[in-house]
Order: sequence, then structure tokens, then C-alpha cells
Amino acid sequence: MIEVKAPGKLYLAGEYAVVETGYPAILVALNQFVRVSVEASKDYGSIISRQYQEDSLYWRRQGNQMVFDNRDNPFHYILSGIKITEEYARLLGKEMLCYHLKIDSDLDSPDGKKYGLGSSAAVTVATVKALCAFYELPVSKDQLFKLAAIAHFEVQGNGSLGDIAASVYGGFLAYHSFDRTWLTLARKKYSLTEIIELAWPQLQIELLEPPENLSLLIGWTGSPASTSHLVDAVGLKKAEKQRLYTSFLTQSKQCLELIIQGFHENSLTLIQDGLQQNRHALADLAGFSKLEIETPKLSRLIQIAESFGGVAKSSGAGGGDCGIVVLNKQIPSQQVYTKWLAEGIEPLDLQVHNVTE
Ligand SMILES: Nc1ncnc2c1ncn2[C@@H]1O[C@H](COP(=O)(O)OP(=O)(O)O)[C@@H](O)[C@H]1O
Ligand SMILES: C[C@@](O)(CCOP(=O)(O)OP(=O)(O)O)CC(=O)O
Repeated sequence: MIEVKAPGKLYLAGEYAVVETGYPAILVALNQFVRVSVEASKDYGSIISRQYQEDSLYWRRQGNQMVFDNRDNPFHYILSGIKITEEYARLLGKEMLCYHLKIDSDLDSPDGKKYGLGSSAAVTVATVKALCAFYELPVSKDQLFKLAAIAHFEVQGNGSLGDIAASVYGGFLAYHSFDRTWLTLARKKYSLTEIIELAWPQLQIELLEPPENLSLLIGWTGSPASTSHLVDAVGLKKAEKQRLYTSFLTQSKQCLELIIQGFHENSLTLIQDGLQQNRHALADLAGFSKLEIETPKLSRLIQIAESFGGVAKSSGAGGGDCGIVVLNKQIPSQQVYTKWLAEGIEPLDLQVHNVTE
């Protein structure tokens, strides 16, 4: 039996701008996982998720095809991960097999709360990783990223795919998004084996070493908003308010360069300065897009963090969900947590996860 796991993530900076080809974001992988196991089977295969038990899917193999009843199944990312990995396996001359795939996830709490830690990305990465192991396909992290990014992109159709990178590489990383229009065309022109060997236009992934004194705190404010809805709303403003949008992109890039420099120079101060500026850039974007990215509860989370010398901002698409704080390790996190709890903000006591294998 094959068992693998892939971590969830949070955005530290660069949200929205990273959706534009080549623009950077900083992400961090966290010790909350999606776990996938694969076990060979004989007559039929299955996909069973602990979080979606009522939606278990049973399938049979007809040659290279998986045959199943496709009504109302929620396993789009998993099925896309399977499709891409099997396409790759066939190109490497592997025979298609039957198997039971089981999924379990820490990313949504048992009481159904969604923390916005990137479950669709982690589930896609874990599925691709598990099937690569099952079919004995040797894949580097770069290749795993590319296979999982294709699988995710072919379902969601937008987004920067930064969450896939965080789930594959782990730790803190600087991610510059690749040209997704190129990928769509490349999928028609090249085979999967060729695509995952190619350098993808504009893609850059750099692992970052955090300064020793950096502590990362996470607070959850509830009321998650729809990321794709927010991203689409910004897409609309991009055309309507070109000047403001371009200035947001420039601002975001400048902050990100400062933060990356902070990581390179082990400077907590530079990282904090960059995060602060990124918060302001996102406020400008929210202003001219008429969106609420930093909700009143996120603002409270940030004010409390600032009263302890921390720098904080919304994480990801915003409109609720998580806020992140970067502060000096010397400040006990419990002090911040107590104040948050008093205001109904839930501290998520998570650690940075480094992918070692
Ligand atoms: N435990 C799981 N089992 C099966 N599919 C999952 C699981 N967790 C997440 N998914 C898939 O990911 C989707 C959630 O994606 P999305 O709403 O984009 O969340 P996120 O923003 O956390 O990535 C679900 O609809 C489902 O398709
Ligand atoms: C706006 C974004 O830059 C960041 C969104 O991050 P979130 O963490 O809010 O979203 P999910 O990964 O779907 O949970 C869009 C993107 O980069 O795709």
C-alpha cells in the first residue's frame, strides 16, 4: 500500500498580483495535510474520502479508461490528478491498473469549518504523488509541481497555482507565476513528457530561509469568501481601471522584492516593512475594486498583532478567513492569542512544514 501526504498553505504576500504572469508571491506550507493511500485492487476501483463519505465513487477499467457514473461527484481535482498521472504513466509505457484510493484531510476541521488552507491544491498534489509512487514513476519536485499544476489548472481554469507550489516544495517560498496561456497552447502541441521537461515561461520558485527570530502567527476570522469570485471581480476592474491596476501591480512587486531581500539578508525588519506595504497596496486594490479584502475582524486581528510589535495582513483572497502576523520570536504568542480569543478570533497554532523527501 502506498501512503503519501501533501501540506496545506497560506499566502504571506503578493496575493492578486501573483495571478498576473511573472508576478511574485510568498507562501508558506503548514503542518496540516491531505493524506492519500493507494492499494491495488482486482475487479473494480474506488475513490473514498473521509470528508465526503456520501460521495464515494466506484469505477471499472475498460482498457485505459476509468468508467464510472459521473453525476454529482465532487472529486474533480482527484480525477484530474489521476487523469494526468495516468497519461504520463502510459507515455512511459506503464500498464493501467485498478486500485482503491483513499483520502483523508486535516484541512477542513471535523466540525466542517473551512480554514482556507488550500485543500484543493493539497488534494491534487497528494493524488499525483500517490499515483506516481503506485505506477513507479520517478518524479522530481519540479515534475510533480508541473503535473499537479496541470491537473489543478484543467479543473479550476484560473488562479496562480502558487498553492500547488507551496504544497510540493514546502517551507517558505517565493513563487513567480508561469504563463498559463502558454500552458493551454503547449498542452495541444507537446506531449506531457515533453511539457514537464520544458522550462515553463516565467515560472520561478525559490525556497527561502526565514530569519531565526521570525515567528509566524495565524488567526482565523471565519466567514470565508469565495476566492474565485473575488479574483473574477478584480479581473473586471483590471480592464475598467487600468492605471490604478497597473500601479497596484508595481506596488505589489516592490513590496515583494523587499520581503525577498529580507529573507536573503536575514532581516526581520525588511520582511515586516514589505508586509506592511503590501497590506497598503491591497487596501488600494480593495478601494478601487470596491471589494472588502480586509474585513473589520481582520483589521482587529491586525491591530492586536501591532500592539505587540508585529506586522500583520490578510492572507490569500481575504474577505474573511485567515490573517497572518510576523513578529519577533521573543514575544510569547500566547499573549496575542488571548487578546484574539477575546474578540472571537481563533488562533491556528500551526507550524511551517518543510518537505524533506
Ligand atoms: N478531503 C477531501 N476529499 C476529497 N476532495 C477534497 C477534499 N478536500 C478538498 N477537496 C476538493 O477540493 C475542493 C475544495 O476546493 P476549494 O473550495 O478551492 O478550497 P481551497 O480554497 O481550500 O482550495 C472540494 O470541492 C473538493 O473537490
Ligand atoms: C487571490 C489569490 O492571489 C490568492 C488566493 O489565495 P487563497 O488562499 O485565498 O485561495 P485558495 O487557495 O483558493 O484557498 C489567487 C491566486 O493566487 O490564485
